[in-house]
Parts: sequence; C-alpha cells; structure tokens
Amino acid sequence: MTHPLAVLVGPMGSGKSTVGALLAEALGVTARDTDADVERLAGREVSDIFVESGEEHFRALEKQAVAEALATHDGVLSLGGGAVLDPDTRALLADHRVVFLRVGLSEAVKRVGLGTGRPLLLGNVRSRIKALLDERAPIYASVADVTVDTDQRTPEDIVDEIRKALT
Ligand SMILES: Nc1ncnc2c1ncn2[C@@H]1O[C@H](COP(=O)(O)OP(=O)(O)O)[C@@H](O)[C@H]1O
Ligand SMILES: O=C(O)C1=C[C@@H](OP(=O)(O)O)[C@@H](O)[C@H](O)C1
Ligand SMILES: [Mg+2]
Repeated sequence: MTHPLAVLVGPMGSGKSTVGALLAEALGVTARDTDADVERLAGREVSDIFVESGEEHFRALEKQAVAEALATHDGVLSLGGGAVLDPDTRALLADHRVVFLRVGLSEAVKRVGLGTGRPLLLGNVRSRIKALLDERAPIYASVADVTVDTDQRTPEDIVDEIRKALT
C-alpha cells in the first residue's frame, strides 16, 4: 500500500493547498488536494455542493475522497479544513505523517478575505473563522506529528520547515 509523504491539515486559510503544491514540487512528487478530488467526483464546485446538497452530503463525499487518497497517493496530500472532524478519518491519520499548518485569526481573515468559495464563512467572516479556529485547533493538534506556524511567513519558508521536520 502506498502512503502520502506528508498530509497537510489545518484551518481554511492556513495554506494547505498552496504549501502542498510547493512542497510537492520541492520534493519532486505530485500534489493532491481532497477538495479537488471531491469536485471531480461530484462534477460540481465545493461551494455548489454545500448550497445545493448541504454540508452533510459534502462531508460524506469528502470522507470517501480522503480515505481513497490516503490509501493510494504517494505524494503530498492537502485535506480540506473540516476533514478531521470525522472520527474515522482521524483514526486513518494515525498511520500517516501529518503536518498541522497553524494560522492566527487576523492572518486567516486576511488570507481568505471575502472569498465566496468557502461556504462555511457566509455571514460575518471574522466571527465565523474565530469559531472554527477555537473549535478545531485542538483537533488539528491531536492528529498532527508536526505543527508549523504560518503567520507572517512565506509559503517557501514554511515548505523549508516542513522538509526539515520530515527528514
Ligand atoms: N504563508 C502565506 N502567507 C500569505 N498568504 C498565504 C500563505 N499561504 C497561503 N496564502 C494565501 O492564502 C489563501 C488561502 O490559501 P490556501 O492554500 O487556499 O489555504 P487552505 O487550502 O488551507 O484553505 C490563498 O490566497 C493563498 O495564496
Ligand atoms: O473548513 C472547512 O470546513 C472547509 C474547508 C475548505 O477547504 P480549505 O480548508 O482548503 O479552504 C473546504 O473543504 C470546504 O469549504 C469546507
Ligand atoms: Mg485548500
């Protein structure tokens, strides 16, 4: 069975997709992102799935996409921010090298901006992100082997730290 070299978790705006692609390039492997897998599987964008079919339906597709990617992908894998809410997914992650990209509230707000691609943020973006960060930080920490701070750091700098931590 193949294993991803590293699995990136963390809240939206922590840089999982951006850093995942750069890290894969630096390691000479492929990057995979479970949000993109879900979109391919469903033939719809994540925000459309949420709006048309609800979060529960999205989580079911996400759970399936994550399990499949963990079992078959051998590069860098970036998860969606809420994937770790599923207890079965957390159990699967115990066998993987998991990196938690930490981000503070102000920086997360700046990075996701008013992006309409993140349906969970509809309404007051700052208070929604605060609630998500508070609720999920302990969950990310519990599945992670390594935690990397991303505030005020470039994606390249973060990639360097992850590479050092992986060796
Ligand atoms: N270290 C960083 N510093 C500044 N901006 C960043 C950093 N990492 C990511 N970004 C920007 O933040 C936004 C969210 O990044 P993304 O990789 O989509 O995060 P995630 O997949 O964790 O939600 C993007 O616009 C990206 O360019
Ligand atoms: O935190 C979440 O629950 C979500 C994060 C998003 O991915 P990113 O963390 O890559 O933005 C995406 O999966 C969906 O909008 C739900
Ligand atoms: Mg992402």
